[in-house]
Order: sequence, then C-alpha cells, then structure tokens
Amino acid sequence: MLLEKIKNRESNLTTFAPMTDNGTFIVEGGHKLSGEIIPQGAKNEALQIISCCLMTPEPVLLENLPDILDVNKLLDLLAGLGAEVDRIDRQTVRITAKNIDVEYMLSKEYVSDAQRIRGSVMLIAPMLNRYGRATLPKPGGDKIGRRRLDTHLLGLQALGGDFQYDADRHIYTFTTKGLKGTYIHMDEISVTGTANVVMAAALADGETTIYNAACEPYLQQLCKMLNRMGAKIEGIGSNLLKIQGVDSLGGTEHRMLPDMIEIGSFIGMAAMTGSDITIKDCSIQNLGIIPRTFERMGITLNMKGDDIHIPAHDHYEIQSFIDGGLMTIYDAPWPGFTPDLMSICLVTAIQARGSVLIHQKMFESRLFFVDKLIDMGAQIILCDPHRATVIGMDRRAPLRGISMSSPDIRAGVSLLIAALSAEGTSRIDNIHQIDRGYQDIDGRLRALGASIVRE
Ligand SMILES: CC(=O)N[C@H]1[C@@H](OP(=O)(O)OP(=O)(O)OC[C@H]2O[C@@H](n3ccc(=O)[nH]c3=O)[C@H](O)[C@@H]2O)O[C@H](CO)[C@@H](O)[C@@H]1O
Ligand SMILES: C=C(OP(=O)(O)O)C(=O)O
Repeated sequence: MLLEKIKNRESNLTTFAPMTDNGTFIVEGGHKLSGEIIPQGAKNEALQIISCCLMTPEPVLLENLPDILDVNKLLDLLAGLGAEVDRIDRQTVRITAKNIDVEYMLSKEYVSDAQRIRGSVMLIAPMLNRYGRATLPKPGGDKIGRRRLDTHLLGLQALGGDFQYDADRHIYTFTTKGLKGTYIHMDEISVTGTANVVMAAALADGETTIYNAACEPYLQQLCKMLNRMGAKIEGIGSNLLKIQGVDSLGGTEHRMLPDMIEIGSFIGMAAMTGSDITIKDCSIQNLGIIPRTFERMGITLNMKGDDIHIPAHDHYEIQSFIDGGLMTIYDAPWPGFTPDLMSICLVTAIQARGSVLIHQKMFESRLFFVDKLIDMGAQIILCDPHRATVIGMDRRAPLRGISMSSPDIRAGVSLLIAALSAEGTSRIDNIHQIDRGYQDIDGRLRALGASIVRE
C-alpha cells in the first residue's frame, strides 16, 4: 500500500498528508499516554532547505523531511517550476533544479499555491540569483498578526534587487541586473528574511556582511548546507555573517534536525495529561532554552543521551523568579524562547500549581484562542492581545470536552493537548491547520494510547 502511494507520488506528487481543507478530530480525553515517540524533521528548517535546492542545477538529497502540508506544498511549487522532485521514501526527496521555467511564477496556479504558505517567500533569492527575476504573491502561513516583509525587501534591495508591489493583486515583482555584495544591517531579526538575504548574497558579486542576522539552528543548518554546496559563509550561529559571493553552487546531501516545536509540544502534552513518555533523538544541543523553560514550569525532564524522558506528573509547580516575582514566559529571537511554543506553554500551565504570565511579544493575534480554553474550564485572564495570565488549577478540576475550531497551527495543537487532558469528548474542527505542521499527529498519538478519531 505504502509503496503504491510512493510510486504514485513520484509521478504526480500526490501527498500522504491529508489535503482536506478543514477536517475534524474527535478526542476522548482522560487517557494517559505512554511509550516512545520520535520527533519529525523540522518544518521550518525544511522550508528553508527546500527553497535552497533552487540555488543549484545539481541534485540535492534531502533526508528526514516531515510529510506535512506546508512542506508538500513547497515541493509542489518547485515541481511546478520545473524542478525534478523524486520522492525516494516518505521522508527522503531528491531535487534537481536544472530546467526551471521562470514564467511559471506568473501563473494562476503558482500565485494561488504560493499564497498558502510562508515558505514560498524564500524562493525569491534563488530565482533572482539564477534568473534575474522572481514573483511573490503575499505569502500565507499562520494568520497570527501582521507579518511584514520589509526585512526581506530592504535586504534584497541593498544587494541590487529592484521590486515593485502591485497593491491590487498583492504581488511583488523582483528584478536585478546582478546582485552585488554590500553591508546590511537587517531591519529586524527575521528568520525567513535572513534566509533570503543569505541565499541572495551567496551568489552575489563580492562580499556581503549581514548584521542583526537571525541565528537559530535552522538558519545555521541552511548556512552549513550552502557551504557544503560551495558557498563561503562565516560567522554561522552568530548575528554577524560574512559572505563571500561565489559564481555557482553544486549539489549536496542534507538531513533535517528534529523539530524543536514538536518536541516542546510533546513535553507540554506529557505534563498536562500526566503521561510518562520518552521523546527520542531530540538533538538536545540544538534546543536552546526550550528544556529550561519547561523545567521552570515545574516539569521534570530526564535527559538520557539525546532522548528526553518525561515521567508521569501528578503535580508540577511553576517556579517564581529568584526575587520571588511571578514567572513570565516571553518570546524573543533565538537564542531567546521561540514564539511558536508560547501557546503550548500557555495550555500546559492550566494544570500546573501556581501562576504564570504568558507574554507573546512578536505576534499580536496568537492568544485569542484562550476563549476556548476558558470554555473548557481553564482559569485564564486575557490581559490584552499580547498577554495572558494563567492561574494553574493543580488538577483540582479537569477541563471539560467541548466543540472548537483550530485557528492556527500551534493553537490547534494546544487545543488538542487540552482535549486529551479533558474529561469527556471534544471536537476540534479545521485540523488542516494542525496538519500544516505535524505529520500524522493523530496516528502517532494513538500509538501512545490517545483516543483520537479523524473525520
Ligand atoms: C516558515 C518559518 O520559518 N516561520 C517562522 C519564522 O517566520 P518569519 O520568518 O515569517 O518571522 P520573522 O522572524 O520575520 O518575525 C516574526 C515576527 O516577529 C516580529 N519580530 C521579529 C524580530 C524582532 O526582533 N522583533 C519582532 O517583533 C516580526 O515583526 C514578525 O511579526 O520565524 C518566526 C519567528 O521565530 C516563527 O514564528 C515562524 O514559525
Ligand atoms: C507560525 C508558524 O508557521 P508559518 O511561519 O509557516 O506560518 C509556525 O510554525 O508556528
């Protein structure tokens, strides 16, 4: 069955990940989970790395790709552009971007598909480098607040790219007569913005310095991959990158890191549901302050080699700051705490002992889903669009199962965690939002003992 699907997929890129536009989970709460789970390859790394495959006409082999909607959509975009996309198995793909049809970027199909994912924004630099022009419809991704593109646009402009914005069609058109290295102080520490500018500079004429660059592990992975392809990037892992432009890049092989957001999601899920689980092969050295942040919420993490074991918690108590002040969890660009785990921390605090202020600084519409948690019985005060105070219930009362809809990818998983911990049955609609970023999440959690039915 699997093999048939893979063959199918090689010929027309039909995806494994369900492509429904909404979908529903029926979750019976109260079952404890147990066992081992392997995190998928990182979604946000995969989107950078797949885009980078357009930088060379030679084959690039990608391993540990997650089979999720956003990744498959980006692969479809590359295939539409004329790249050969050979799926070797569920997590392995070879991409050869030899004969690219730049006109495809103007097609209705391209515009409509590129609008659906954030990752499409990173196709600009490779196309500008190799073909001198690129088109970008306003990219999609989570509707979690304003997501401006200034960092990308100003960076590419500094390198010699021109752009025009068609405000009626929401389409940017980029052209260049040749990119030239320069000094760039990035407008803000943007992850995808840095990826775009790094890729543009890698094949530009001369030296580029990027200051205020994002430096998170997935960006480091992109820079390392580019260097294996023949680029000359120094300062990897810092916010000051020096890039000596080269004439061309060759093929390579690349393996995605485990997805740190999935790992954090499983830690929160284990604590909330009082489950004993082991998350395998976490690449702990690349998790930054994620483990420490969950430990500050009172969750015990036993590190065993590269595995994280979370024992069953009857109780977990949120720590105070050293001066006795109320714990605040807030997001910041790497090496700070990732914004993509804020919703997970929020839901995890519901059954902790003590209180925590969740301060989501980067995005302004990510906390509104708390109304559903409040309906389930959680004690949360939404202070303003950026801040919510959670008053932990210490398991004095369980949440109640309700019907709800998933507004975005991380809120969706947070609602799933709440539903798994709740008394009774919950219905979560619009789970296509969850499928954007979590591979076969229902199947993998069922294997740990969860009761989830996909409708
Ligand atoms: C496909 C992908 O990789 N998506 C990730 C990427 O999105 P993306 O690259 O789109 O996000 P950016 O890093 O550009 O910025 C995220 C948001 O934070 C704001 N901002 C950023 C830096 C800063 O110093 N101050 C500030 O307020 C930006 O204005 C923006 O609203 O990085 C985000 C931040 O880690 C993650 O949430 C997304 O999951
Ligand atoms: C916000 C996210 O994704 P995207 O940038 O693709 O919308 C996320 O992964 O949490």
